Amino acid sequence: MTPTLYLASASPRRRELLTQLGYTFSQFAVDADESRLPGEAPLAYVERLARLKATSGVAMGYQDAPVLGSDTIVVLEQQALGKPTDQNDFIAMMKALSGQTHQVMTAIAVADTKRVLSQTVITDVTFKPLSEQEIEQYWHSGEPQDKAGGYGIQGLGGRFVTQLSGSYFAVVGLPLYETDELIKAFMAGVDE
Ligand SMILES: Cc1cn([C@H]2C[C@H](O)[C@@H](COP(=O)(O)OP(=O)(O)OP(=O)(O)O)O2)c(=O)[nH]c1=O
Repeated sequence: MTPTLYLASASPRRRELLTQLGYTFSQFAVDADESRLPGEAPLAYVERLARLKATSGVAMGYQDAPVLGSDTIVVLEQQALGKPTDQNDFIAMMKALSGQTHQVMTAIAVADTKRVLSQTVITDVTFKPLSEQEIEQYWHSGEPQDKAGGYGIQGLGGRFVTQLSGSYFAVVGLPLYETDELIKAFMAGVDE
């Protein structure tokens, strides 16, 4: 059966979230170059990556249905934090996030051979002050390694969050409401 949509992502979290929306879709991974351009602002960066993942999927030959790509970054005082490269990088990230409010930016993009539509959702997340012991223990849980900003709000990292303003689902990887609206707009042929 031909899917109505492709998900250009290796993320099991994005698969679960897209499943929640009720679409019939197939998932595949894209190998996009995720490096940031010199001087590129976080908002421009995250949106470019989502568009790149979607259009790379189309270029790989997934052309019988629209392709959805997405990217999530954590931004603290205009600095984008990606996935921690090692334990020291992670400790520095957690110390910076401790007791502060940061932004989680998740961009979504839908593409086919002719068009690309995209949107970015920004959510404010506040962390409680973290002790060195909590940071160390969290690293050894294995949860931070593959996550932007080094934490997962849907897992043990949820204990650190004192406030959230925006979309919880966007922080996990895919904003449900906005993704559904974007896909529907794309399929209806509406330009944003
Ligand atoms: C902040 C935060 C991030 N994340 C995740 C969402 C994303 O999957 C990941 C950010 O990395 P991304 O590069 O956006 O995505 P990915 O590498 O997991 O998957 P793909 O590029 O193939 O689509 O961090 C959480 O799961 N919980 C959180 O609270």
